[in-house]
Amino acid sequence: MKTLAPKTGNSCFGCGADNPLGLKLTFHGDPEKGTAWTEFLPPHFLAGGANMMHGGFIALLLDEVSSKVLSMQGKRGVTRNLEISYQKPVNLSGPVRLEGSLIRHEGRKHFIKARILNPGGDVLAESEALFLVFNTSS
Ligand SMILES: CCCCCCCC/C=C\CCCCCCCC(=O)SCCNC(=O)CCNC(=O)[C@H](O)C(C)(C)COP(=O)(O)OP(=O)(O)OC[C@H]1O[C@@H](n2cnc3c(N)ncnc32)[C@H](O)[C@@H]1OP(=O)(O)O
Repeated sequence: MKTLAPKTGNSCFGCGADNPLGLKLTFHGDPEKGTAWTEFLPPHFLAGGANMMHGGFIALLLDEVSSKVLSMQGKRGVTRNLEISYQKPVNLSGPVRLEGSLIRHEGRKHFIKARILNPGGDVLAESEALFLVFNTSS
């Protein structure tokens, strides 16, 4: 088990310590299994309408936890594709759980799935992403 906490000098909206508007998320995960997760209470400025999270922010959260699957393994890469399935509204009045896991990789191409769950374990949104990693030789 590994934990990645927000760092000074990082202005990432999702996980940096130095973005005044950012979420400052701390992630946990298992580098060997290729997993990452976090839980947090979404702030209301992520709203779309009717106390539901904006779909663009849902994409951001799925992208973020997917990228952390790689960070846990010491890999650096960027999103090439992100396909999202919005299944149920992400309600802003309770905590959410983000989970990501590596499906497989072929050299620099890393395929990662992610999801957002409510405290009852319902899957609210799911994604499958392709990340291109810069610092891998295998
Ligand atoms: C947010 C700032 C990030 C800054 C990063 C600085 C470095 C720091 C590193 C780590 C920090 C982590 C930060 C994470 C933050 C969360 C993650 C994000 O939000 S990242 C931002 C959004 N993403 C982009 O802005 C990428 C924009 N795209 C690109 O720059 C290029 O497309 C790039 C470098 C990713 C690849 O470019 P090509 O020219 O090398 O390759 P091509 O033609 O795009 O294709 C790559 C491979 O993917 C396959 N491919 C494409 N679509 C596919 C699909 N649907 N299924 C399977 N394969 C597919 C293709 O066939 C190709 O394969 P074949 O190499 O030929 O074997």
